[in-house]
Amino acid sequence: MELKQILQDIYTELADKNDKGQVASYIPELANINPNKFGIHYISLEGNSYGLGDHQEKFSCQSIIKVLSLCLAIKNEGVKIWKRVGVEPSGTPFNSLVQLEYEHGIPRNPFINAGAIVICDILLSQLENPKDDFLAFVQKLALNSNINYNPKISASEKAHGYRNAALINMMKSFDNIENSIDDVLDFYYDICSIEMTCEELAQTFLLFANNGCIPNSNERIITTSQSKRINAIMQCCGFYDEAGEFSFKVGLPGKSGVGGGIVAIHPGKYAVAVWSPRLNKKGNSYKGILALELLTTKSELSIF
Ligand SMILES: NC(=O)CC[C@H](N)C(=O)O
Repeated sequence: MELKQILQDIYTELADKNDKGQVASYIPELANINPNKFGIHYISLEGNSYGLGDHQEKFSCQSIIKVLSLCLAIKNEGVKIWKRVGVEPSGTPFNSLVQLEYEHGIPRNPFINAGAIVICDILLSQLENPKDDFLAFVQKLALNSNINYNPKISASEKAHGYRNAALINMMKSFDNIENSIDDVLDFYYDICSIEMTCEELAQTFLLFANNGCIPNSNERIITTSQSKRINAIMQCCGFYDEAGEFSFKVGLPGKSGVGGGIVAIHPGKYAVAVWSPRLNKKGNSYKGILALELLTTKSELSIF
């Protein structure tokens, strides 16, 4: 069946589906979103691009952006970063504190909050103007200058970020944070607040399907090996304590965010992004996972 038709079928099938999820409300500004939004966008390396529903409406990327901050840190500093953060699945919620003390302030992976905060610390030390430089990097990958921070969302998260403050203080006590705690957290909240549409996300993530090169401009951003490793981390750690389930159901490397977005990649073939704000208990989009499970099942295009 044609991809376009498959997307249409998924859209129709999920429209009537009772959504059991809840919109994230621990960041108050995120709770203002219409919970019934739903969009999906697929782009292949051959240039086929199809989307449906609210696929051209911007939403809060949240943890999805952690793939791009990791990408920039790896590009600038290579393997050195692995002294400060691991690559193992955590099996714990994204904001868990428990493991961090046992493991002496070295986060399990760069996609749980603690790990992403360490990556922000690394970027603060690397970049001259972290906020401008990071946004410019994202815009370059997206081939689109109409991508921005949302200051309302970052301020809202900052005002309620007790757990992230606890995580970074714990890591500082283990000497795994170099910069000031406030500077690192501000940068972390800023990058999480970046907004993109499903179409923009799929376009941006195509580089991970293309061995580290932006497909349209053919500009190499990271090496093939670095791209492989980022995909491996998405596969094992992209969904916190639901990473195994996502692999089992969808069979693609991917990354979720509490804004309700998920992006997934088929190396050598395509990138797809989906958005539905109601989250399951693990903090991942309920309908988003269903949509991707249907996509790889109906198209038989998964990596397994
Ligand atoms: N899973 C997520 O998307 C979490 C990101 C969010 N900014 C937080 O720190 O809690």
